[in-house]
Parts: sequence; structure tokens; C-alpha cells
Amino acid sequence: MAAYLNRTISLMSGDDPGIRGPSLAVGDGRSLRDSSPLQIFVKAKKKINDIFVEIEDYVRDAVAYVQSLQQERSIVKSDDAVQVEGYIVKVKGIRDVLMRDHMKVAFFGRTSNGKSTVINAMLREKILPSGIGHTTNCFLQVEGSDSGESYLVTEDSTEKQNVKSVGQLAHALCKEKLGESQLVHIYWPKDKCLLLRDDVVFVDSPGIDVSPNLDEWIDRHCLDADVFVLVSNAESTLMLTEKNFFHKVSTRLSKPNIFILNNRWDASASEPEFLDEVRAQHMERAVSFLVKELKVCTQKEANERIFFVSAKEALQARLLEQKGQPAHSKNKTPIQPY
Ligand SMILES: Nc1nc2c(ncn2[C@@H]2O[C@H](COP(=O)(O)OP(=O)(O)OP(=O)(O)O)[C@@H](O)[C@H]2O)c(=O)[nH]1
Repeated sequence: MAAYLNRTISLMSGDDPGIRGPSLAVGDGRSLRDSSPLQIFVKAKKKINDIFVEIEDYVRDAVAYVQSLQQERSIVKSDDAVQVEGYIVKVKGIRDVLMRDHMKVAFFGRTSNGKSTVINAMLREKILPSGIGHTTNCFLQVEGSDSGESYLVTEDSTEKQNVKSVGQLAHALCKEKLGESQLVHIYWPKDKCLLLRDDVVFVDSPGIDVSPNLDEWIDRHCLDADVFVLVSNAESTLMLTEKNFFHKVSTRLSKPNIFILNNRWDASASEPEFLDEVRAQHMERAVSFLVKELKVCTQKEANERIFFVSAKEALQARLLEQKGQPAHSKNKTPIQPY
């Protein structure tokens, strides 16, 4: 099962160990980085931004024209002129979001569902604090560092701190911990993870069941997220707290991109007689949540956005790989995602 789960996280992350390494090139001489689907996203975003630069110019021209009509000939009412002026701010707001050349992927879910472990598995290293109980106490944003340095920076200081201090700053059990809405930026060498090289930025969050400040979280950390990952616990089922959080998000954002990871799927190995039924139940509920409740995607899209993983097994396998040890037995037969 570890083999399959490791592979699933690789496929989701585009971080297949088989294609790692800076020197690899695709057939026509382009580098893998250029051919990555994530780079297509970055380029598409740049193009859309160029279009909005033009739109901003047109809006400014239109505003100047409307103002002249209002002042010189009183054809336009002042309320209408103010409304047209407001479009400058709106277009600027969209441009500010599009200016970012990275893809922000935010992970949410209940405490201990495995959010930090999922991100660690994608990073191939245990960077974010994880463990039983309520662990992550603030928002942690992991992004690639071009210089190859690894360090972290808190919101109220420019001082570069050792990444290891995240264990004190962000752990709910530590005295020095930061406030739960605060953000820590962790910079990690791009050459250690393909996703970071492709300008993906991961955001880990405290459990959505431990904070009363969900509205503040959404305002501060969600409005500019490109992708949301709901990390749910496959040992139970989707909970109302998780659903309510995403209902809130989708009232603020139009059709957010939501993926669902049914984590802890390794637990199903101990009850193989119900494996297919449980998977079908999770699948049906998750699809219904995305398609019928949130109305954020079609049934076909939903089927492609729901995964069954074991972040713990994937992380362990990758840590073994780093040490040059075999991650799993070659005899194991991979199973289908759902
Ligand atoms: N069996 C199993 N345990 C897991 C899996 N993923 C995470 N865990 C364990 O679950 C515990 C909680 O994992 P975390 O990654 O800290 O969970 P979290 O959602 O980030 O928790 P908070 O930071 O408290 O919100 C840890 O002991 C992990 O080792 C998994 O796929 N299978």
C-alpha cells in the first residue's frame, strides 16, 4: 500500500522521484521545468495579468471621459461617475492577485487529520511540526528559496531564523508560540522539491475545529489562495466543521478550487473486507459535497479531485529514499485510487 500511496502523492504533486533532478530535459530540448503543467499555470496567469493591464488602461480612459462629461456638460450623474471610478480599484485588486507568480495551495482540515504530514511528504522532509493532539498553532507558508538557503521569517520581524525554530514558534505546546492567525514564512531550497521549483507555495493551518476566528483566517489567508486542499480523516467521514468552513470560503470566493485528501487510508488495510464500501461511501459524500452542496465543480471534475492517501506512509517512504534505502517492497501491487 505504501508504494501506491507514495505514488499517488507523487502524481498529485507532480513530484515523481523518477523525474527529479535539474539536468533532465524533454525530447525537444525544453527543460522539465518548462514542460511542467504548473509552469503552464504560471504562464497563463502572466497572460491574464497582461490582459488586466490593458483593461486598467481602458478603465482609466473611461473614467476620465465620464468625469469630463459630468463636469463639463452635466450629462452624467455624480453617483454614476463615482461608481465608474470604483472600477479602477476593482481592476487593481484583481491585478494585485494576478501579479503573484506563484500558486498558493492552502491546506485545511480538522486537528490531527494530517495536514502538516501531507506537506512534509510533498517536501520529502519533516519540516513542519506534526504529532498527536493540537500541534500547528499558526499559519505556516513554505515557499522556495532561490539562494539555496533555508530560513524562516515571522510577520513582525525581518530577522532570518533557523527553520528548526518553527518547532517552538508554531507548536501549540510551546511557550514561545505565535498567535493563531499569524503567518510564518518558511523558505526552503527550491532544488529539494520540484513543486517549490515550480513556484508552488504551501500553506499549513491550525485545525479548523480549534479556532473561533475563521472569518479572520479567510480574510487574511484564503482570499488569494489558488487551490484549497481539505485534508479529511478517512477513518471517520467528512464533518460539519469541515463543510461549514468551505461553505464560508465559497461565499467569499467564486468557485474556489477544492481538492479532498482522504488521509490515513493506511487504516483501511486492517479492515480489508470493507475497503471498497468505505471508499465508495467517502467518494459519494465528497463528490456530493463539491458538486451539490458547494456547486464548485462538475461530477467528472470532482472525481478527479478526491484522493485516498496515507501521508504518514508516503513521508516515511520518502525519508527512506533520501537515505538511499528502498521505500517499499517491489512485490506489492499498486491499487487504484478509488
Ligand atoms: N496512521 C496515520 N497517521 C497519520 C497519517 N498522517 C498523519 N498521521 C499522524 O497523525 C498525527 C497528526 O498529524 P499532523 O500532520 O500533525 O496533523 P495536522 O492536521 O497537521 O494537525 P494540527 O497541526 O494539530 O492541526 C501525527 O501523529 C501523524 O504522524 C496517516 O496517513 N496515517
